[in-house]
Amino acid sequence: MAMTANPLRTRLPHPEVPSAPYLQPVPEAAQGTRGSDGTAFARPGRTATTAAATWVERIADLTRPDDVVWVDGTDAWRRRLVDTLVEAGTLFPLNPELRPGSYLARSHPDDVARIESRTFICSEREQDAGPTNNWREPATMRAVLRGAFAGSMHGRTMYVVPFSMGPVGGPLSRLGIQVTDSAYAALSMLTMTRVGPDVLRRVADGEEFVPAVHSVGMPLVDDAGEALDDVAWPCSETKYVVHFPESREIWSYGSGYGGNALLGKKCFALRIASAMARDEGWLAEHMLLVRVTTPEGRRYHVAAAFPSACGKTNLAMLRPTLPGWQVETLGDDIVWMRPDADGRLRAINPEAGFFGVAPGTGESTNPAAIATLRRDVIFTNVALTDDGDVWWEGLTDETPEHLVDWRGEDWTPADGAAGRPAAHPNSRFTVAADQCPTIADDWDSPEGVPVDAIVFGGRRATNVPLVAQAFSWEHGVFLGATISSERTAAAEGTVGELRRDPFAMLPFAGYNMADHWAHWLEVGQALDPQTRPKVFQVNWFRKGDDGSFLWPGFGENSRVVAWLVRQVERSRAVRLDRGAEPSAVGLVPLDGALDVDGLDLADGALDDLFAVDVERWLTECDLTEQFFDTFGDRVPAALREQLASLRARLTAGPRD
Ligand SMILES: Nc1nc2c(ncn2[C@@H]2O[C@H](COP(=O)(O)OP(=O)(O)OP(=O)(O)O)[C@@H](O)[C@H]2O)c(=O)[nH]1
Ligand SMILES: O=C([O-])CC(=O)C(=O)O
Ligand SMILES: [Mn+2]
Repeated sequence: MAMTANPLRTRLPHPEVPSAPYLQPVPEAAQGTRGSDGTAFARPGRTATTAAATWVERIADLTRPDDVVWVDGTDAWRRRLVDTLVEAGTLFPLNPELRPGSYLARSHPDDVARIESRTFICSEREQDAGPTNNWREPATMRAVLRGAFAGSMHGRTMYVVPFSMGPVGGPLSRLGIQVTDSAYAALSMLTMTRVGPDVLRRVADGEEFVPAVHSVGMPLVDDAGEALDDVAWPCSETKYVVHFPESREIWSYGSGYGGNALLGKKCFALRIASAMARDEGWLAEHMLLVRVTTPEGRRYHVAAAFPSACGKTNLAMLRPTLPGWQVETLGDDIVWMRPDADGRLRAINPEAGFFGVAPGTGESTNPAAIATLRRDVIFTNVALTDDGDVWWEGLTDETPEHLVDWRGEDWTPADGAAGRPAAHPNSRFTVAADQCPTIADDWDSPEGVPVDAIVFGGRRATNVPLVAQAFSWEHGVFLGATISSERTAAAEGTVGELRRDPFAMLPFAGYNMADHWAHWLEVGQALDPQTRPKVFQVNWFRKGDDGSFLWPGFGENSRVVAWLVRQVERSRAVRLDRGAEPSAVGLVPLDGALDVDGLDLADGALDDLFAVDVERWLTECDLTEQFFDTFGDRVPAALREQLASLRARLTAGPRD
């Protein structure tokens, strides 16, 4: 198999990494054992071998690493992983005066995004995975995995990372253990999830956990027992990202990147958690979570689902341009929500960090993200400046004269003009959530926050209005089920192609998507109608005839957020004025209800943003019907009824 070595070319003098304080011993409870010698992980004073230890031993016997070490998330461990990665050439230390505590990684050029075509849901029955997932028969897949993972860690260290999704011990939180032969994945997990002695203690005490096995699939010993050279970014041409939703297991092979490798994120917190949530009456969603405070000081919580690279991080860190409004960040990618005893939907962000898209993130678009990234960041696949800092398209208005691009090659603006971006379009930053200046003080409260509004969005150049409110919960579920969006660089595939992405969960549902819709309808029933979240649809990406965006987006999205929060207030009689009128596709702002004061919109842009082209919408309805038909009779009747009502409204002609 051809592997392109990807050494980070050192083009500038850079400081030595400070010497390692990690040389202090790791806590006894976290000390490692060798995989194959039969020694179990046991805490002092205990003789019982825990389920976790037994499982780790079993994986070690299969994958045959040289060492097995338990990572407890302390600073000493972070340091040790960083040093290992710097020495291996995976991490390049950035200039500490410009970007303290920060590093650049360059992945293998073919390992840059989630690989949906190699992502599998292995439920017992094919129809439980549904037509939108790649299904494989579990026993067959297990045999394939056994072959792939056999000896896959030979010559490497296996890191065992016990983690919590959600605050440790919280009522909505869950534990997992990722074993991985990638120090980069282990280090990233320390930022993206909660890893610490408290988690270690819980799994050692026998608390339930989701087992997640990860290998880059590049052993350092060949079949003849000869040692092989390592590369800066090990991975394999063959890749598998596999989920067994019924036994709640994850097996990921061959990739070191993002959602393929940080298994707490898409694999656990969405695919496995969505299956748990279906069984237990809650929701695991691809959503951001914010608190909005009105000028009067009233607080509301908004959860919003947009497909990958469609603006969640940006909206999560929104700096309102509307005076008096405040937005605080609670989460930027994943939300777990559950009806509480009062019939309110309570939400937590199960993650502890942001794995955000770099390109397009700049002082003018997302100042809170820029402030978050000042120190202690791992950047992957962005460009390197001559003074040892990072750069990507959209970071600054001016383009540096010279860079080293994400592949490690010289780059000048002429290369950019020739269509070779300096940063990969899916280049990302990994950073702790509490570094964000707009993070809410109570962002990691275990009980979570009550959700008042749910928003669905996509990237649509045409048709979909800037904002519309659902007529009912059922209509809201219909809006979620019918999201389509232009493809982005967050996964393999052709950027710009329109595809269905129901609930922004197309690549993330661990079970039949139509059952997911039915589940949403059911959860709605469990909520108090008085406080049940109002549902909205937004589209920041509608374009005019000249191909430019009609809506300025970013901070100006606060105007849309303000309108939808006012709609929530109206539904609860906090306000008694009218703010909306019906259109065929939903309730839209009454003239003047959407505050566009001081906004420099092109002539007619506001009308264009809300225009409903009946012919195109009827075509869209036909496509929705075809889409629904792929799920056969599992589509809830309520959604078929919503489709019929939409057609009826469209053909009834304009209303006044
Ligand atoms: N035109 C326009 N672009 C936006 C807006 N919000 C975000 N974007 C761009 O969309 C891209 C991705 O945005 P993110 O906020 O990182 O996307 P995300 O939904 O968090 O993505 P994942 O992390 O992949 O799930 C960036 O290049 C942004 O600059 C907006 O309001 N208008
Ligand atoms: O999972 C990833 O690699 C990044 C992400 O948030 C997405 O693709 O939605
Ligand atoms: Mn995402």
